[in-house]
Amino acid sequence: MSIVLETKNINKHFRKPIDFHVLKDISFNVKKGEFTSIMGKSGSGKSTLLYILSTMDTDYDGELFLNNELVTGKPMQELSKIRNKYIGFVFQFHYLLSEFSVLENVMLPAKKLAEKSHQEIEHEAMMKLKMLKIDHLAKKRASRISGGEKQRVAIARALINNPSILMGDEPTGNLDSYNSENVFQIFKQLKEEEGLSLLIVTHDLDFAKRTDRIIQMEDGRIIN
Ligand SMILES: Nc1ncnc2c1ncn2[C@@H]1O[C@H](COP(=O)(O)OP(=O)(O)OP(=O)(O)O)[C@@H](O)[C@H]1O
Repeated sequence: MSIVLETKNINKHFRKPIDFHVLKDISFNVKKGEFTSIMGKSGSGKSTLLYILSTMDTDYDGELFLNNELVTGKPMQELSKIRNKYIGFVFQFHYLLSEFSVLENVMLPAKKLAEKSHQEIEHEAMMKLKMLKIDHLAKKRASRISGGEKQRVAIARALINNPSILMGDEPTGNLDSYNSENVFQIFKQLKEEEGLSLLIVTHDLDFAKRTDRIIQMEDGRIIN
């Protein structure tokens, strides 16, 4: 099975106020269609790792590969393109633009990539909304929909450029159990029907237990 993401000996230090070795020799990979969760106590380094994996933090030692291409050391502008094209990201809070419509929010990352016409992007955005069963909300303002709906819009937005991997930092952390289950089922469907790889940081053991693999972190290390 092909490898979508791979790290080799990633180490990171926070230098201030004192030297703190926050990530220690992180080596692992995520295969195509694999649904992986990352668990670990608060402060074990999960968010710091995700920040590096999503190419947003470049201040680390070691190597990061996306689709077998070494991305470590690439210039910012190129990283930004790689990120837009290959990585979808869902946060605990949705970060939608509240004055924009649902459809406009979903279209934004594709507009940024500027590879397709407005019509094509709109069509694809509608397809994503349909897949997530929220196409009826397309014209609504993002501020006027419920929390669970907002998170589904955020997922649609993360998928608009057809990424190879969807990363999430506690994407269900702010949702009730009904909406958390809904998001889990969406992720499962994306894995099974689209072959999407998922890498999700979660504190929810019930969620993690149902993924293909749990990566357990402790004090900046992967311990399993
Ligand atoms: N900018 C920074 N400077 C110094 N230390 C930092 C900085 N950012 C985070 N840390 C520390 O690094 C460690 C790992 O933080 P991180 O946010 O990655 O943990 P986490 O596992 O995601 O925690 P949580 O589950 O609470 O989100 C923590 O001890 C944190 O205090």
